[in-house]
Amino acid sequence: MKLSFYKYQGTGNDFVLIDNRQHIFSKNDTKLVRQLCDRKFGIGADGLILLENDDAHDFKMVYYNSDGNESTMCGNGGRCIVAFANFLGIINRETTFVAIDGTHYATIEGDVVNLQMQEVTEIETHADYVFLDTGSPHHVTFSENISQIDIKTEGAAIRYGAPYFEEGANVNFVKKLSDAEFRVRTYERGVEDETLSCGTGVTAVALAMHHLKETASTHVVLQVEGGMLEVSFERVGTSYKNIFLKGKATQVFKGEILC
Ligand SMILES: N[C@H](CCC[C@H](N)C(=O)O)C(=O)O
Repeated sequence: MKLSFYKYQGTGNDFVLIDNRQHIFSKNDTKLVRQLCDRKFGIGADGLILLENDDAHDFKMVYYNSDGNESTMCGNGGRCIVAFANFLGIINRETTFVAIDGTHYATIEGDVVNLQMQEVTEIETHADYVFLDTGSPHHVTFSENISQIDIKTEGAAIRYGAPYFEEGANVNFVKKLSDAEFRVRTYERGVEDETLSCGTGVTAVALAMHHLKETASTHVVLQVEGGMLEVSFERVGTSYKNIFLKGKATQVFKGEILC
């Protein structure tokens, strides 16, 4: 079978996107998703995203990690599917779509997508890390030697260790650059390696830094391996609302693959 796909990337987090409005893709085929994401035997990507019709929203997003399993929300993937929907002519400059963690409002201007993330009402503060869920689960910890860390080894140890074990969490290492700017490197669950950026991850870092009073700003810049992302938010009581993840999302190529 010939499968048409588009390749997108959002600050280096890269995805295979498929227009699945006609339900052409076999959604439970873990082996196929893994094969398509394989960087040697397939297209190569951190994840695969299906765009589908939805009765009550402009479209529906279904997200799979490169291990082939459907997973929780992908912030950079959310930015890429908004750019894809705009490219397909499904939306113009703004949209409301539905994903596994609920509905998301977003705007697009040129190649910059501003994506609203789910509200965050709980942040667990521990001695040397913070845990919160921004649509996906995130462990956030400081690292002074962030350039030298062996992310794959150190990230995997945390991701598979207590209290996460098999279900796991994404692991973000942070270094403060200035009052409202931080550098982030992320080990992603389901990719089981470092990715060049993680959208729900930088969102978690921005909120964690504000929660820990490392910044007083409600607009934070995150420098990631694949570029720069911005996160803005409002603190309402002990919750975070009106959270937006902003950055570039671009189409790299269109292709067909035999599978
Ligand atoms: N690997 C994540 C999902 C993708 C998150 C990341 N790509 C993003 O941009 O938020 C997980 O299984 O929790």
